[in-house]
Amino acid sequence: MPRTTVISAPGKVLIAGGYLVLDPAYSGVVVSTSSRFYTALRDEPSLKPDTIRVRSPQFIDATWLYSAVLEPSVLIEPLGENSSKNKFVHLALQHTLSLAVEIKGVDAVREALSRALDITIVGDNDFYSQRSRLEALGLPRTIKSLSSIPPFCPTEVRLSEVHKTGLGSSAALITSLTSALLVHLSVIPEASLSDDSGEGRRLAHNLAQFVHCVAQGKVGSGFDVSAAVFGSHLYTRFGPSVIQELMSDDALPKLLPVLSPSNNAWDYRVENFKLPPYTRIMLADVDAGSDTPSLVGKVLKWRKEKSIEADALWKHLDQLNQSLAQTLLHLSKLHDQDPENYKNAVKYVSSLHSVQWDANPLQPAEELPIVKAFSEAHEISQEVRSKMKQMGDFSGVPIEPAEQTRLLDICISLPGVVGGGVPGAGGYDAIWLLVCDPASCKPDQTPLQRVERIWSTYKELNVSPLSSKESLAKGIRLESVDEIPGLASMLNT
Ligand SMILES: Nc1ncnc2c1ncn2[C@@H]1O[C@H](COP(=O)(O)OP(=O)(O)O)[C@@H](O)[C@H]1O
Ligand SMILES: C[C@@](O)(CCOP(=O)(O)OP(=O)(O)O)CC(=O)O
Repeated sequence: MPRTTVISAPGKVLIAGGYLVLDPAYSGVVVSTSSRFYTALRDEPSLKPDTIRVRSPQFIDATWLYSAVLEPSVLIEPLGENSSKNKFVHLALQHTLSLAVEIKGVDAVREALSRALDITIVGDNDFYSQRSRLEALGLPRTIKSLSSIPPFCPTEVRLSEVHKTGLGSSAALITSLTSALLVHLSVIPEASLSDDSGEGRRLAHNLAQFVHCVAQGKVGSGFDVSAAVFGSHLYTRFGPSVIQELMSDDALPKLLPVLSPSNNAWDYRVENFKLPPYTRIMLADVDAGSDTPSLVGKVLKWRKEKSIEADALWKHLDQLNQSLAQTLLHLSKLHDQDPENYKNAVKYVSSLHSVQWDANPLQPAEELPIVKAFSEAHEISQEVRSKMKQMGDFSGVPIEPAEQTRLLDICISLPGVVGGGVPGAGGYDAIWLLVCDPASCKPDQTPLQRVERIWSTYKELNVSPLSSKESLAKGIRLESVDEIPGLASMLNT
């Protein structure tokens, strides 16, 4: 049996810090999702040597063959028989193999390619909207219904036609593909991935950021790639100048001096963050859609024109975003200090509306700080929403449009819902909620089920849940084929 290397990378939700995170003075709170992209790589002796075959079996017309020439310089070229193009995949191969030759030498990479490479890419169903499939199956729009859809379900469309849900498919795809190549070609040892912030992971990060920027033709904040590599965290962006010399179309200089983890010009910061125990993020895809780049363009134009107003708003929002992150982290601490009382407090909070949480004169003293922290998290997240809405009103951009406000207000007023908002750039396409997820609860009375009841019957917008939770695994992960349900069969389709 040929060796198969599988690396997965999670999707993302920016719960606070949209727009601010584009500026290195501010940071964003990014949660990584249990939904992942998987890249499986194995030798394929039946193909011509120096050939790379990449397949995305969830899509129509999604097999791409490439020839690899390593000297005098690395050149990966799509073969004439390909019936579609994939710029993201092509650039990932080109730059990862170039970096591999710089680090391992041309002979080692030639040897690896002599048996040809077969690469399969699949993404969890959450990355693509399952609304029409649920409709076709006659199933209600609930998380339980989603679990009846087979893993890595074929989308029955071409990649260019698929309805994405906003979890950052291109960032997770690029990260899993480039990291799988680095591991398969022994550029980074498998074991280096067990270190959350070691050199191997940092090299994988720098490469994935660079490839993603070239593929997108622009340097964004990079929070999506960073979440794919490092998992949930507080992200402060890298200065774009670090990769500027690699972004031009001219002959590329060497990659390693720029992408090396010891290059101090990579000034991004990754600080610890995770959601509190016994809470769960809930995500929904809203069937309307917004174009992130056009929202970003308008907001940044307004910020430039009205810099005094904007600076005040950015500073205020940043304080709120940081307080939200710290309050949620504080809840984790309270849990670790006193797990029993924490569990009881979550149970209590789960049954009541947020306005009632800290109004109970009979609350046991040990639970008070926990309930108080939940109340604070609720209040701060509501203030974040209101400031983001203001940003939209000032800049003439629908960051939290009225339709989303109505939906969020209803969800957030349900018992046991801590808070929520529009993720990332906002707009019409998605919402996130943080709900309590108590250890035990009467059937039908969990905050999750309450929210699902609203979503599945909501009329003004068509709201379809995602099944994602937070991934506590720190970003890219080495997988074994047999442990991922459905993966083995995708490798052989
Ligand atoms: N399953 C997949 N297989 C191969 N390429 C993919 C897959 N999913 C996404 N891509 C690549 O990512 C591109 C989408 O990028 P983009 O529109 O920026 O997505 P996103 O908003 O999800 O980041 C596609 O054109 C394709 O090149
Ligand atoms: C505005 C932003 O700060 C956040 C955008 O976050 P989204 O999660 O909305 O992004 P897309 O996946 O590209 O739609 C832009 C950025 O940081 O790049």
